[in-house]
Amino acid sequence: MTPAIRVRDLAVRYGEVVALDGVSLDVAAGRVTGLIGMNGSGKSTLFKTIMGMVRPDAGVVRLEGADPAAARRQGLIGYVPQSEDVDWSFPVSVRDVVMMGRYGYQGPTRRARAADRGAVDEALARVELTEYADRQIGQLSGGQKKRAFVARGIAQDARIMLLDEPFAGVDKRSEATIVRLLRELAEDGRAILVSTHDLHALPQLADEAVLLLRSVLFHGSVAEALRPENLALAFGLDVLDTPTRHPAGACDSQDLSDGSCDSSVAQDDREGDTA
Ligand SMILES: Nc1ncnc2c1ncn2[C@@H]1O[C@H](COP(=O)(O)OP(=O)(O)OP(=O)(O)O)[C@@H](O)[C@H]1O
Repeated sequence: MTPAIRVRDLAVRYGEVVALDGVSLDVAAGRVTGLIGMNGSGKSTLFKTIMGMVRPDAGVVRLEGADPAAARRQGLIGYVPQSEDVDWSFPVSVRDVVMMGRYGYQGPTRRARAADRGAVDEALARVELTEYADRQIGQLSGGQKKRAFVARGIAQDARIMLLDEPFAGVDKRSEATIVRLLRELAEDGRAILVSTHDLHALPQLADEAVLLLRSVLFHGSVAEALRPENLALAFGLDVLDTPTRHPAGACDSQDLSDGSCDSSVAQDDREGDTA
């Protein structure tokens, strides 16, 4: 069966910086796949290359067999970008953002029909943002902003959803709503690829996990991905030498289930040495 996302031998450089090097990955429909890696490990670059926003130096990306440009034209991919990649001062309402998911249904005139308005209302309700629909997008909390972008993908009826750090700076309610929605979307047969630093949430969120450090170090079950030796590979931590106190972000699945481990990966001191 053709995977929803197929990536082969992908390489991306920014000048001297090697962001991705020989990435090969299949992402299946009907599952949530967690993408885990330290800052600078190439997660955003992988999303942008899958979206066709970054042109790879080598390798191939296929979305249900189509190249990224064709997949975008067909409305196959919904994308929730990192907050830094969005201009929140742009004068659009939450409803306008969600309506962007309907552009592919509207032809060149972009005239919204009743079906488009209905799909937008339904998506807003699913992410619990109906009462905020007329607010300027920048006037939402971090979690509400993420939910607005998830609603855009729902309104679009995207078969593949890419979410870049949807839990960063997000309140617990938004996190729980997003996790529930992603699970529902996967059960509906969609492919969900989601990057996160929140290793605690991973067992509830994802069916499988990918550890990335410029290339794929591991792809398999969440429990195995969370084993200290695998996290050590991905985060460059010497976890096996510290039996009493785990470094932040390096927990085994037992620690995660009984809450005895600090799983919040420090953002600032884990820059990847990618040059
Ligand atoms: N536009 C760019 N120009 C130059 N270098 C870049 C650019 N975008 C990313 N990089 C570099 O490429 C590498 C991978 O960055 P990327 O943003 O893909 O990683 P990431 O895993 O998403 O990190 P984070 O978790 O911090 O978002 C890093 O070394 C980064 O500094």
